[in-house]
Amino acid sequence: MNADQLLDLAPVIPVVVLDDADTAVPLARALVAGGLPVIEVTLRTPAGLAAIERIAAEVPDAVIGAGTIVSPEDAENAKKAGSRFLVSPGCTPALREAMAATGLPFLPGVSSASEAMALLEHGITVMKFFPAEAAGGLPYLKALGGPLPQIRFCPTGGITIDTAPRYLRLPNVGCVGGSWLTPSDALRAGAWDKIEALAQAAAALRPAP
Ligand SMILES: O=C(O)C(=O)C[C@H](O)[C@H](O)COP(=O)(O)O
Repeated sequence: MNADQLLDLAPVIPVVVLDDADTAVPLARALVAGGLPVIEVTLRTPAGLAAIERIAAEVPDAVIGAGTIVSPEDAENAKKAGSRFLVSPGCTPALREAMAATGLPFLPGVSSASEAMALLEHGITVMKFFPAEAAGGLPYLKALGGPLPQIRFCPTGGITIDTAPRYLRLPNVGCVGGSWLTPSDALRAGAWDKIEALAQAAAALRPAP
């Protein structure tokens, strides 16, 4: 699987922040059951790596990846834990090289034309647009598509079930990311049925190819 194909697996990538690795497996099962197999667990919390390991081992239908990759060590640790893709909020030359060295598909974060062009110089054409809403949202992405139509984005940051469809209609958007699928109160309460329903609504935004 390459990064382009990753964007085509589902219309929405749930971005998950987990405080307790014990919730990882039931959560991933709920998302997969709802129709969202691609899951990004962030490394923002100490439980992140263990959560990725558990999902990789116990939920074979999930395509598990790691988010908040901000250092070369994060990229290596995420691969060792079983991640099948990597996502970073921004990118530097060192981080780009480290993510590429894992051999995994990765979505480096950008929020400007210059950042996107710096990655293009290295043959990277699939990126995360972050923080999507704060960095200019839909009009900004639409404008980037004029001079840089060869780039496909996964916009993430401030996107909701209501705004996602407009992003998904842009020709340079493959899928969107968001944390709205996994509200922290539902996670704490173990409300997997609620999370499955949120996933189902998101999966229906665009039929799987
Ligand atoms: O942790 C990371 O690596 C990030 O890049 C940030 C996340 O992608 C966004 O925080 C998700 O955005 P929301 O849907 O607005 O919550």
